[in-house]
Amino acid sequence: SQPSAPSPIAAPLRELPWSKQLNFLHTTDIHGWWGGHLQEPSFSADWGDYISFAKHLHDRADADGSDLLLIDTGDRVEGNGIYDGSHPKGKFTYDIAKEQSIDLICSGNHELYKQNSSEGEFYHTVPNFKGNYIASNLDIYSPKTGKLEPLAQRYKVFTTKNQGIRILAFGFIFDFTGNANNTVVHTVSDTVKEDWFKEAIKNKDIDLIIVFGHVDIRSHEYATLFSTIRAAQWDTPIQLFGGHTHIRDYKLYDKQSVALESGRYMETIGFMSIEGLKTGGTKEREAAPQKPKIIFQRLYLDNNLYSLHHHSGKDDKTFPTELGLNVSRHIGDARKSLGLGERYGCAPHDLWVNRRPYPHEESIFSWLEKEVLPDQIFQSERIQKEDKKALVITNTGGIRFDIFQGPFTKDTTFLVSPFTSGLRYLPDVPWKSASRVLKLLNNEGPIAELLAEQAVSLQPPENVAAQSRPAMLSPANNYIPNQPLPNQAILASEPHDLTPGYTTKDDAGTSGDDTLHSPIPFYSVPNCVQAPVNFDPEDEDKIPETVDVVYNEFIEKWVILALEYLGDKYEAGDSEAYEGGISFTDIITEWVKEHWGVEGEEKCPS
Ligand SMILES: O=c1ccn([C@@H]2O[C@H](COP(=O)(O)O)[C@@H](O)[C@H]2O)c(=O)[nH]1
Repeated sequence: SQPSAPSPIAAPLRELPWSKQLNFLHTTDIHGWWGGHLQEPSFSADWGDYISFAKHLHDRADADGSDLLLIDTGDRVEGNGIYDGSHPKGKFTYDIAKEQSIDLICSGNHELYKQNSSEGEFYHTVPNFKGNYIASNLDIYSPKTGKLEPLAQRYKVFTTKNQGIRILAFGFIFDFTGNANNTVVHTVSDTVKEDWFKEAIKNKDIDLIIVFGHVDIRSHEYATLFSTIRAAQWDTPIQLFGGHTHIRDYKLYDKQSVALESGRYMETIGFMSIEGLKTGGTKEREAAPQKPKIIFQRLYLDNNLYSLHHHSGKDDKTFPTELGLNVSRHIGDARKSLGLGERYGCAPHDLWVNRRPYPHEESIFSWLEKEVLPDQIFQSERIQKEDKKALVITNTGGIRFDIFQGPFTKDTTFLVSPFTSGLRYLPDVPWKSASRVLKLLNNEGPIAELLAEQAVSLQPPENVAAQSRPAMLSPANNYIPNQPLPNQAILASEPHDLTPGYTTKDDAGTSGDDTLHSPIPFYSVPNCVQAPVNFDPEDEDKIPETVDVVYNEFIEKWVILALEYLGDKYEAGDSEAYEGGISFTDIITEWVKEHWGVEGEEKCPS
């Protein structure tokens, strides 16, 4: 782990359900957290530790004749200073990632938002994982030839090393529409009609089909893939791996098929095992018939050294491998060269994305709306020189992580707000329509329908996941101001001293987390929040006739559509960069330096 990472806290653990046949380690939505979490003991192991861990499990597999495969389902970029803080972006990422031997890897949507990140896949990740990178429904205009071509091979047939399990694997991305125009995502429903796919799924000389992808395991895309494959192969086991929702989840498709999703941000290493598969056999091992009952088991590992030592049967001395240590060192050097540890200020208390309701004094969105945006936007030229009034709107999905009480570093700004989209504004919009934009963006109606139709979300992905999984939400999702929060009350009365953490409920029950924790609250947040600046909307006598509608560029299309529904027609060309197109990352940085800077320094533990 990184030198400044906190030591893990010992906790009761469930055992790894190791199979004598086939085992998997699964990561997803890493978003550049190669260094692990430097303020959370539960997730403080880094990519170097994961490399050591995988080596020990590979040794175990080789020793008992079983197999281990590593899977990553995309969104490796955007969300951490190691990626977003480097010039060019990704300067360190590709070399760090490639040190792990990943058997099946694919792209997420974050690799595709911008041309430079998809070309990063083309030039680095695809060749680094040659033969293992699968792009079943993704094409790129080759930066070399300008021609449209598959980003990588469409599928793969291979045989495992020790058991001789014959596998057919597909690697998908959901029906994403927000990609830059140098890539083409084919919808899953179109892809399953393509000849190559129909031909591939006819293969009967296989023992297992793996569908892995940057796809919610409860999505219509996976439902389509599952039913199409099942129609062609009525009894071949299918193992699905998903991503994108940032949560831990496990779905039972049928007796022969399950799907695993392994969280986000290097918090979770998903473990999956299968026993009872038919095998083709190897030179050393005879082919095996399929058992009447296939056993699938899953475990979500908290990514810290206490867990990783336990599950690999190693200790402080025997756990780190030379390669693992080198990679940890390389990550540390990259962090240092980017100055990610530079302290901008000291957060006086925690601010949460989903662990507090909105509005709430500990909600990160209330903080933005009540403090950061009014303070910073008030300093703009439009207000200082022309006394303009502004409504500043931002999508909650642009805020990616919590702020913990304590040091607020350069790294923190990228964890909280990694996206580069700058502020834009429509000048002097009539109040009557401007004041109703937020409601349209947040409520049921035409905008919500269009967002759904285009598979676009403005919220944090965890929040989207909770909409189809009500069990994720805290019992009283409707917060009553000044009342104790329900989950805090539960925590206080717990008879044991479990630390707060993931307590996952999935299709196999509540036994999935490796570490026993007490629950953490989860509250839903709206699509967007809004801050009025330089006027008080409660003061009816002083309501302005017009306001500047200011927003981050990512939501421009939706703000303009909302205004159109409200009777005011604008085009993207009518908007201008606000304060030179300053980004939220810069706005937050400046606010933190001004308000949590020198003053809070002495209260901040180092
Ligand atoms: O430039 C951007 C790109 C994305 N977002 C928000 O991110 C989430 C999607 O995140 P995933 O990790 O892909 O699930 C979504 O809410 C977008 O609104 C953004 O705000 N700005």
